[in-house]
Amino acid sequence: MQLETIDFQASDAPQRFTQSLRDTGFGVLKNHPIKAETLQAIYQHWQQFFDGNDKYNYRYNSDTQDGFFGADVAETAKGFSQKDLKEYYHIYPWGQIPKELADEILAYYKATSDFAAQLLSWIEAHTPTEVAEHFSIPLADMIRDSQQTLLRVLHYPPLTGNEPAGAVRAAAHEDINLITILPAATETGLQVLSKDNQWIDVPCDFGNLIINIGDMLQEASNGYYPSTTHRVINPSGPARFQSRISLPLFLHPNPEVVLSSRHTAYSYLQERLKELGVI
Ligand SMILES: O=C(O)CCC(=O)C(=O)O
Ligand SMILES: [Fe+2]
Repeated sequence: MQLETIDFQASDAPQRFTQSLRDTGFGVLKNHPIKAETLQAIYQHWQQFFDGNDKYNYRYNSDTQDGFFGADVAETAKGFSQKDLKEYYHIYPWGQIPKELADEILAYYKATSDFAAQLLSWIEAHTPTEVAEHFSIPLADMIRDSQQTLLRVLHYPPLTGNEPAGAVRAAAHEDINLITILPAATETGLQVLSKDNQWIDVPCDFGNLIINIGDMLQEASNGYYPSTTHRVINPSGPARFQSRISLPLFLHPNPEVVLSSRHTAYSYLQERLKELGVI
């Protein structure tokens, strides 16, 4: 398996993108409307935020999950015992956001959520009727004005050499949500697990957008679209001394959206968060 990079402006982009998602759970886009300069500025501003101490004034609210999560409270992926080597900040438009960073990050949140709706329409248009007829509402409508969509700003600090044995930047996992939009990070390391159980590097040219299927779209499509396992490996060589910043936007449906005969988005999320020990 290989992941090809698809030109968003090409006339056959919608088909090729959807086919890539179907085959691999991932699609990589270049030449898309999210500007590289915007990402560069966001990465730079949040690197400064993580490097400073102000972050401790924004510790996350445990009931609403917005705000700063330090390395001491970082996630442990399902089935793993070590915490990931990362700290992160959860942005929701209604949540706490440092004032000086708010306008820029909220503009990104809005533009990328709108772009995601367009991609969901592409996906729906290229989904076989026998699969799409089970969508309870159009995919793009599932996320419309959703208050659940989460923008996570992630900082993977440089390695110190004192990391617990077996700890990695992000252990193998699947995303819970409908789709994820993940701009190429500041450093390499993202890998996806192929159908034949090989770890494949995701093309990470700066400016690329990586889109992946989450468990909720797998559920809504009755497995037609796979929620593919991915991870972020620890760097070796000089890259060990570099931070890595990444910015996944997890598109979450409105809670009442029916995903399948088994689940609404709400019941699905509760089940998964309980499994992870978050609630
Ligand atoms: O940092 C990355 O490139 C991926 C992060 C990720 O997979 C996640 O936070 O779910
Ligand atoms: Fe992920």
